[in-house]
Amino acid sequence: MTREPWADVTGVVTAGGRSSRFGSDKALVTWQGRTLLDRACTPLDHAATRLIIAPEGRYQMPGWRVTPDTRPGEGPLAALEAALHAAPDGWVAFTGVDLPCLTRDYWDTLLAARAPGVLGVQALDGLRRPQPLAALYHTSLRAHVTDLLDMGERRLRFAVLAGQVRHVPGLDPALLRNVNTPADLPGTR
Ligand SMILES: Nc1nc2c(ncn2[C@@H]2O[C@H](COP(=O)(O)OP(=O)(O)OP(=O)(O)O)[C@@H](O)[C@H]2O)c(=O)[nH]1
Repeated sequence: MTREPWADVTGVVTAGGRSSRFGSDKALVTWQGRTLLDRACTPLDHAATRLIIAPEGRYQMPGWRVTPDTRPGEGPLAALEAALHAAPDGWVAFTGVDLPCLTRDYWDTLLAARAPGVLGVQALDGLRRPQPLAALYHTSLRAHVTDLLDMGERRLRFAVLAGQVRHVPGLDPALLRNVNTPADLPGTR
């Protein structure tokens, strides 16, 4: 089946972390034949703009532009700020290299949940907790996210106000496998 590209969507994979719990650069670990970076990027390949937030020169991915952090080492909320500023006006589909099981259908489901007045769309995991690291954010959140960071906030879950976020239940929790340590990737050497 041929599916339309996402015209107003920027795909973003943030990959600038320290991988201290994993012990080596997670993005470059191969799992089931593909690196985690490739596994995070591929489901977003149909986005009109594609950005990896990481130090310049650290990674190369055809069709993707590496954009540096505006606040290096400050975590995923700061990476989202860099992404919102680098993206054209519209929606940012934001994820990290440590979510290697997302699919194009996952992103299509979130994109279908956009609605007027909604600035963020997040899936609910198996315990019905919102997953902010595999979520949609509208670029009109730029000033809000910058204000949060300037006030010292670093938690990604506060990137969008409660009244402006839509939660999507019913997605397969296996899609949201989160890799922090080698034990989270059975079969990896
Ligand atoms: N661009 C950017 N990405 C980050 C930063 N910190 C974490 N990330 C990314 O955000 C996602 C979640 O990261 P974490 O697991 O919380 O942190 P980590 O640094 O990768 O790993 P630990 O050192 O084990 O905490 C991963 O995709 C990281 O690459 C940062 O400062 N800048």
